[in-house]
Amino acid sequence: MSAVPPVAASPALPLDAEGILALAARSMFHLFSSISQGMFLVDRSGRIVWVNEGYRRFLPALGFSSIDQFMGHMVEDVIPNTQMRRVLETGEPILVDLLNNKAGTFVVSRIPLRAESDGREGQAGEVIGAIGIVLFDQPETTLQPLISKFALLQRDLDDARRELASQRNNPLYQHAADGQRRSKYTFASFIGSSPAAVEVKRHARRAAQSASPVLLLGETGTGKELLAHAIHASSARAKGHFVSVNIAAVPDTLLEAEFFGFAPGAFTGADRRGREGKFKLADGGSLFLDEIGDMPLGLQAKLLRALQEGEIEPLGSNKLVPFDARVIAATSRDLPELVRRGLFREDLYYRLNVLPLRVPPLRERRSDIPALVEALGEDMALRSGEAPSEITPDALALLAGQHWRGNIRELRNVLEQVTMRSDSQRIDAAQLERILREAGLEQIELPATLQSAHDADEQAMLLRPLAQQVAELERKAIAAALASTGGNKLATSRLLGISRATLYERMTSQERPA
Ligand SMILES: Nc1ncnc2c1ncn2[C@@H]1O[C@H](COP(=O)(O)OP(=O)(O)OP(=O)(O)O)[C@@H](O)[C@H]1O
Repeated sequence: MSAVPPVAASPALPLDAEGILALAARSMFHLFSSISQGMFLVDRSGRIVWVNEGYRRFLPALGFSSIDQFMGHMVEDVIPNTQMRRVLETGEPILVDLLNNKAGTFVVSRIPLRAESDGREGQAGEVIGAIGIVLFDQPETTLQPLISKFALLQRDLDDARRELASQRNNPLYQHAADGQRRSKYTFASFIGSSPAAVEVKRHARRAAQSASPVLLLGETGTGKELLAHAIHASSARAKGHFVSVNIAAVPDTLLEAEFFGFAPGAFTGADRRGREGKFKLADGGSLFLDEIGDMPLGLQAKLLRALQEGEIEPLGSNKLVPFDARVIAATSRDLPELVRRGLFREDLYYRLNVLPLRVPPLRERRSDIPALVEALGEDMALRSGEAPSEITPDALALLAGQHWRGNIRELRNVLEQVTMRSDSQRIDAAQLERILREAGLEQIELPATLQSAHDADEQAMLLRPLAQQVAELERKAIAAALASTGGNKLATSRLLGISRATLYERMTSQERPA
């Protein structure tokens, strides 16, 4: 069959229902044939018996130079990964599916064809063939918003499942609300052994031991929230709640109630019983204020007062309530600049800036990329239930050369996309390059090897304030000397050519958080 019989150019519509039905079926067939990207038919044995014009343009990508090489062949011999055979065998349609093969990724539909009445084709209802429809080619562009949304929802669902599972294994599960407020990460979750990663973890561990506010500064997706969890988890408050507020995500008008809570009937529409705010919920634990740079000025004054006094006033209560929470704030914005522009209170800035920690962007620690790729890949595999993909060394080098404006979150997104769109377990540079190009990622340089990524990290470490670098070198030298003398202070001071008093003095100053 080379073409489907054309719809009869009937001068008048048939009056009988069966005729209308037949006409509708033919019109639908023609409609699909013209609006879809391509269509073909197979007979009951799975042999291709018809293709429309649209489908012909996929033939070169499938490896055929002429229609004869395609037509008349068994469908699985000419369309890799097709599921048409399943449709023929089960008689069940597959209305929407993703098909991946060497020609690309397609959204497809497969519909069985059944004999209408006993006749030459077969018994009534018997499957006599199937239609394959390519609804969209390049779904990555046409369906991108849908795919991104799906990926986001899937991730949220996975997070919720994981949290639930960990609560079930947790003796604290009987307090469901408590379970949600435990920290999810420890320092071990912060992957990275580059000098910059080691340095930020060291500072963060120190900060965890202190009771002062911590300020995490860094670009989006660098792991500020992860570090906040880790700081809480290794602090003396680890048994308390970890409560977080994303200031940018809460409308300004609701922030005060969110922070400080409200008294019963405090305002129209308020819960009759009143509600505790996040400060109170974090009592005895840590309060993570994410995106602190987005806090409205009016509330900044109230936050400052709360931090200074250790008391909050729930809305409409006229009562001061003491609280005891350690504040960990984070922002990707330039706080000193916001202070200069009068958008952030200077006094609040100094109050929060007691233990500032700069979380390095991924491009300053590119040598961490292989370890991150492995950890993220394992996590993704755990969630999807599939084996983790293998990333070839040239693909890794390509990843190490990107700008990564969205840092680890962006890296994860790229890995998810490439895994989702690859048929094989092995991801190479060519596959990756396509995704990176589509994502509009800017390439800074292409390290020939991962060794050059290490060199670049070391170079980035040299471009920090000198005092910081000298202090670090001193700390390393003292640690090495102490290790080699088995902790003997006198021998250590001799080895380093300093007095014992100086050694003690340096060791104490290094104990203080940076
Ligand atoms: N060093 C790391 N090791 C492993 N995963 C990381 C690391 N840093 C960040 N991630 C992961 O990257 C994602 C983004 O991290 P996180 O939310 O902590 O970043 P952020 O700096 O708080 O971002 P934002 O400023 O946009 O809120 C999370 O899924 C986190 O688990």
